Amino acid sequence: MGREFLDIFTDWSSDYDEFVEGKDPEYEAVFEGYQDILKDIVQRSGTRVLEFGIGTGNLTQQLVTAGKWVFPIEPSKEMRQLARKKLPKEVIIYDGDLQQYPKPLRQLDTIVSSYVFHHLTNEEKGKALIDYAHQLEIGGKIIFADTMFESQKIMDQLIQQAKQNEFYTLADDLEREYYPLISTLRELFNQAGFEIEFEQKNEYVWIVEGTKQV
Ligand SMILES: C[S@@+](CC[C@H](N)C(=O)[O-])C[C@H]1O[C@@H](n2cnc3c(N)ncnc32)[C@H](O)[C@@H]1O
Repeated sequence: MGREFLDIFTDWSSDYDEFVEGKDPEYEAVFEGYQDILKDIVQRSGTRVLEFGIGTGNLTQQLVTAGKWVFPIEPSKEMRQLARKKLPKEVIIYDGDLQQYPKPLRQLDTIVSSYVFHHLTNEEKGKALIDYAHQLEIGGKIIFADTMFESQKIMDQLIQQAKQNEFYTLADDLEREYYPLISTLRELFNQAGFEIEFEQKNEYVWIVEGTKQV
């Protein structure tokens, strides 16, 4: 599991960058403040960063420009091809995913992703976080931006709102993929040995920052 939504991104890859700029009304609120969200991740990151699900490479590009060493991972060939055009040639983009990925070439201090972690079920998220804890030293960070919800009630209201607006693609997406509650993420990060903070970035997206404790 974990790669079951990949075909969506193969189809989406060629106009993905238009979506993040808010060209599709269905996803405008989800991508509101997208560039600032990426900038925030960069500012919170250390200097040796693994990034999961780089897509067309927008966050990777910002991390590299900020002078960080980046180990970028992306399972979609089409996305990797688009990201390739944005990144310096010495940056190798690896085929891999949140659960299976090549061994990083350096000791990491940060693991990041944007709009990716919801591809795992909650059970898979818990196992992945335990794996990530093994990749980091004490004080190392996980910084994920993604759609998540403060309560089931808020999630249900947003799905209802999407249907009322006839945003059926968004409503299907919210019902189909594994968008977590904040309380669930808190528990999973704590179980994996991370202390965490959340910051809301728009109606859908929050940044979760976990710091490895033990
Ligand atoms: C919504 S896009 C986000 C792309 C980029 N991170 C951004 O912020 O623009 C989701 C990305 O996750 C990738 N993806 C899908 N399933 C994945 C998995 N199991 N592990 C890692 N990446 C995955 C997709 O191919 C796609 O590039």
